[in-house]
Amino acid sequence: MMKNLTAIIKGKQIPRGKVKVSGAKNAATKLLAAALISDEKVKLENFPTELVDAQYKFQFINDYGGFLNIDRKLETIEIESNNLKDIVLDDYNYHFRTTYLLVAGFIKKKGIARIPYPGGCKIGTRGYDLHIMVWEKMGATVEEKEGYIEVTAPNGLTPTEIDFPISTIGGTESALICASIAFGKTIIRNAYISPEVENLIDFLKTMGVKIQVVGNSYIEVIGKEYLQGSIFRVMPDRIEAITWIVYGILSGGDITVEDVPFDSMKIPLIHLYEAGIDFYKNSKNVHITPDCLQNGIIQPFELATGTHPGIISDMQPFYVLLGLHADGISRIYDYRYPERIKYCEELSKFYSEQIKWEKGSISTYGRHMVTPKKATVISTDLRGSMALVIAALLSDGTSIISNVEMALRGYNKLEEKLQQLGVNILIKKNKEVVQLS
Ligand SMILES: CC(=O)N[C@H]1[C@@H](OP(=O)(O)OP(=O)(O)OC[C@H]2O[C@@H](n3ccc(=O)[nH]c3=O)[C@H](O)[C@@H]2O)O[C@H](CO)[C@@H](O)[C@@H]1O
Ligand SMILES: C=C(OP(=O)(O)O)C(=O)O
Repeated sequence: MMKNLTAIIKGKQIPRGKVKVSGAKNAATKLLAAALISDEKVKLENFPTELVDAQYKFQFINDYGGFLNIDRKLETIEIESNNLKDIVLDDYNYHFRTTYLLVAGFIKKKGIARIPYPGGCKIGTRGYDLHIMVWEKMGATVEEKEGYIEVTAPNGLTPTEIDFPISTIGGTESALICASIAFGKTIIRNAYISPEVENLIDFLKTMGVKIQVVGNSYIEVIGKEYLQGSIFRVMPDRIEAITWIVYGILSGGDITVEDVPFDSMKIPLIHLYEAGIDFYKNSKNVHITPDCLQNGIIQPFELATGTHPGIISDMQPFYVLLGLHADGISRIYDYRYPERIKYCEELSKFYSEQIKWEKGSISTYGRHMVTPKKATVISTDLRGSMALVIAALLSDGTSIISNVEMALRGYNKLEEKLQQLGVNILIKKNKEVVQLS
């Protein structure tokens, strides 16, 4: 598995050409877990096969006897999971967040699930108590063992009513998938229905589950005993789309970003527009050139992250980058994950005095036409790591970013896509970098 990777990045390479947004990490990895509840073969299209998170999940499913046919070129995967095994693995070192979504498939096929503790980015406290609540409310017994969580329900899950005390994407997804295998009606209140959750709902429906969404936070699910196979397309990644758009603007390049899910990113785009960025678009693509800056500069701005349809916390670092290149002071508040600021210290190595941060808030002292200084930095989390990659690409020399596998958790075929834009980066094992220097 990809670990201890370092990127060596030469700055001031101007991107030109086309880049296609991949299937969304935060949809694909959930659909993959949900596919395990099907009684037949499932095919997922537009699947970001190279994502580190996807690969950990492939590995886990393989280790448990599931069958996967992965076509990296066509970006499709086929999953057959009727042979899942009831075994305890030697270790549960699979580093992804949504381990809890694997439970329903194992309960349905084996009556028992053993899953790794949820991993994911260290961006503050990330509880999993509400997942336990869902399993227990549906009649399962949960034991937190050394190294893994064991969920037992020999007779399957029973329908129930779930009231979430907070807006939780993961919790909502967990409840949806579990409810799909419980025969009868489950009600989910205060559900968080993000575009990726909608993608999951649409997928579950193709397998024969009846799901009704009323308003924007109430869901009724009628689970079914036999779930048919499905061919389903993963939605494009709105966070990746914002990332390319911001990179396009800051680099002064000429790029077309393809397969942009405009409908799921209206508010984030309005904020770009208000910062003075007016791009050319059609229904699927956006074209970015230096002419997109209405007054030749990025206007400073103030914004806060929140739940969809607002700017989600995962996009926060890219607005911070934008602020660093704006003409004046911008403020970005992250109320969703106030501790998602660790990367700022690393980013400040490129921008020295231009950035200040404290829990939940980041101020940027933007300078029009600033060229960041080359730097040697360490990734702290997925989106922060990608922000460092962009800063390095804009910088005045060669930068080194360690633990760049964090960025590769969320950016499918990153090196390849940059190459298509005429931008070369080198990704090596840490050891090899020492030998190079
Ligand atoms: C794989 C995926 O889709 N990850 C996204 C998801 O994470 P994730 O699904 O983990 O986020 P949730 O929406 O579930 O969590 C939101 C908040 O609820 C808390 N909570 C959640 C579950 C629980 O059992 N107990 C609990 O206390 C979390 O600690 C967090 O503070 O939404 C985050 C917030 O938009 C994004 O940054 C992540 O990219
Ligand atoms: C925080 C993120 O993901 P995860 O929940 O998988 O850690 C992210 O996608 O930015």
